[in-house]
Amino acid sequence: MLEVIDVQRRYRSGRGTGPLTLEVAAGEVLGVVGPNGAGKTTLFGALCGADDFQTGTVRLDGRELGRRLPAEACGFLPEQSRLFPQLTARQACRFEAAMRVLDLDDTALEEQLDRFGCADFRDTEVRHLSQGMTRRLGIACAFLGTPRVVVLDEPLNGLDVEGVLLFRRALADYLDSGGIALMSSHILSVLDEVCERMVLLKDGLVAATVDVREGGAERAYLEIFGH
Ligand SMILES: Nc1ncnc2c1ncn2[C@@H]1O[C@H](COP(=O)(O)OP(=O)(O)OP(=O)(O)O)[C@@H](O)[C@H]1O
Repeated sequence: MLEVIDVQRRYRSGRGTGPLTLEVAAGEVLGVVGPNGAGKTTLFGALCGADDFQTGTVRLDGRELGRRLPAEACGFLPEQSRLFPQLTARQACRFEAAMRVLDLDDTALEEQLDRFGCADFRDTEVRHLSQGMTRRLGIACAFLGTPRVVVLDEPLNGLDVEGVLLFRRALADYLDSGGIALMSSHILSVLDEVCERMVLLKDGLVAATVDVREGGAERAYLEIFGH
């Protein structure tokens, strides 16, 4: 289980996220939803080490980890790609493995590229990839080595139909193996399909935690935010 306890990351303006507390069970995707500026990206970035929480604790399977997930425990797909443009797809995968201290040989990296439909462009530099190809590669990197936690910020952005199907299959396999996922999406029907619970963020705080099975993500969202 992942427990994110009383974490906060506020900018000088007072905007940002927290204090907030979340729990995600093994085999679960927690949906994280909110209007633009609600604090999803700030939360995900600090949780995965791209930034820092100023307060709070992260606990994983009962272990206190301080204020962030260690790199080896967390696959992160940020909303904006952080893949280096001058690396090829294969090099980007290798770089991700090195960053997360994963002991994976070339065969494992090739298999990962294959699995996410990236094999045809394995030797192409990221700067020459389409948006959808870049997204597939980002997802392949996030799931590399089957980390204990994956954090997925708008994972479907830019994907084509095949990419969506590959993603959904990979997420289902990951959850079957006991993985823990946090996922944001502006497309609420996607959360209906993959989540049991969803948190609604408003001004960086948890406005509600909703059981998505009881009536759907869209109804819950409308109840909290109106329109
Ligand atoms: N680096 C930063 N410096 C100062 N303020 C920031 C910074 N990054 C984000 N913010 C502010 O913090 C708030 C939360 O932003 P954040 O990007 O986390 O929201 P979000 O929920 O991901 O939004 P979106 O759905 O538009 O991606 C916003 O008001 C934003 O303007």
